[in-house]
Amino acid sequence: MDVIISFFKDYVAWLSLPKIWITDIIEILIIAFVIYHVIRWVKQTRAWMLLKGLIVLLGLWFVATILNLDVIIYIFYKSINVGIIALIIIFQPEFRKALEKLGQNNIMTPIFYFSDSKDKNERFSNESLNAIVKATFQLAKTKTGALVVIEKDVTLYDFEKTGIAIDSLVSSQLLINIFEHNTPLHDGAVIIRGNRIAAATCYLPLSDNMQISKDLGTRHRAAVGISEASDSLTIIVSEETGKVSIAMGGTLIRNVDGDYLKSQLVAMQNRVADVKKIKLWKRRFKPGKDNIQANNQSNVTDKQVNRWKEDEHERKVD
Ligand SMILES: Nc1ncnc2c1ncn2[C@@H]1O[C@H](COP(=O)(O)OP(=O)(O)OP(=O)(O)O)[C@@H](O)[C@H]1O
Repeated sequence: MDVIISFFKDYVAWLSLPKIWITDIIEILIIAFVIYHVIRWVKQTRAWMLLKGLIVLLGLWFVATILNLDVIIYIFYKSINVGIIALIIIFQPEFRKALEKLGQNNIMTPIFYFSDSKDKNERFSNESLNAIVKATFQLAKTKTGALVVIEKDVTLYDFEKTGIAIDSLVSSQLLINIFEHNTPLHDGAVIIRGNRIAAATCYLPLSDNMQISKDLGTRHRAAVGISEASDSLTIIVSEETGKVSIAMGGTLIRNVDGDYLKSQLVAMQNRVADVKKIKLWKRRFKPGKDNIQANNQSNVTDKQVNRWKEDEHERKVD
């Protein structure tokens, strides 16, 4: 009898759940969060293909182990170290992007908020904002291709270095002139920092996002590329169609109108006083389906980018 009781005691003890502390829950949440983001990252990059390849290799290794194929197993073990180093080298750009994104994340901002980040007041004046919008639509009217990157918190100095320094106040005339065909500065991108055009003819990184429409060329791909590498907002004027698009947070919104562009720039301007104005304007302005997301924002945040993504999905342009 004692044996049976002790068996059941042991059995029940084995079945009972261990005590769960608050730290365990926190740990589970952190691990779940990390796994979720790793899976998302893997799906958005070339790593997805690689993962499929790895699963096939793992299957082969499994079969080799069951069938005791010693030579194959030996080769597998010998290749693991080389394989890991090769993966790090091949996926260096993706790792870099992922770490940069982590650094840009809003969660980190209060922790690593150094004083070298820009003044949190107005990013650029209303004059600059109007000049940018005016130039964009003038260029669009004449189907003049243009690429304008507006810097936010992440410095674009590395990309600025690839171009020709301008360092001049933003004006619509200057922007139009820069992108004029057959002029020395028209190729590549303009970078705007605050109220100044920092540089022209800048080379931007091309996005390897496979979801970008095939009928878009390198200008649009470069815009998405810089928006993946930074928190900037990029305006693209298509030479082919004269349509205006914007890229931010890895998302491309095509065929935007002046009101939409203006509202995005106002949100990016970071003016405390303007937040109230936007709200008032929002009440008066009857937004079309395409503008709804933009006008609900008082600042460009991850939330906004997510809404853009929904917006893009709605448009089904790509
Ligand atoms: N990596 C880059 N960085 C900056 N500018 C670039 C880059 N790649 C291309 N461009 C600009 O885009 C121009 C080529 O545009 P392309 O026709 O390939 O693009 P697109 O997206 O089809 O745009 P469009 O609708 O204007 O034709 C180049 O002349 C150059 O000015």
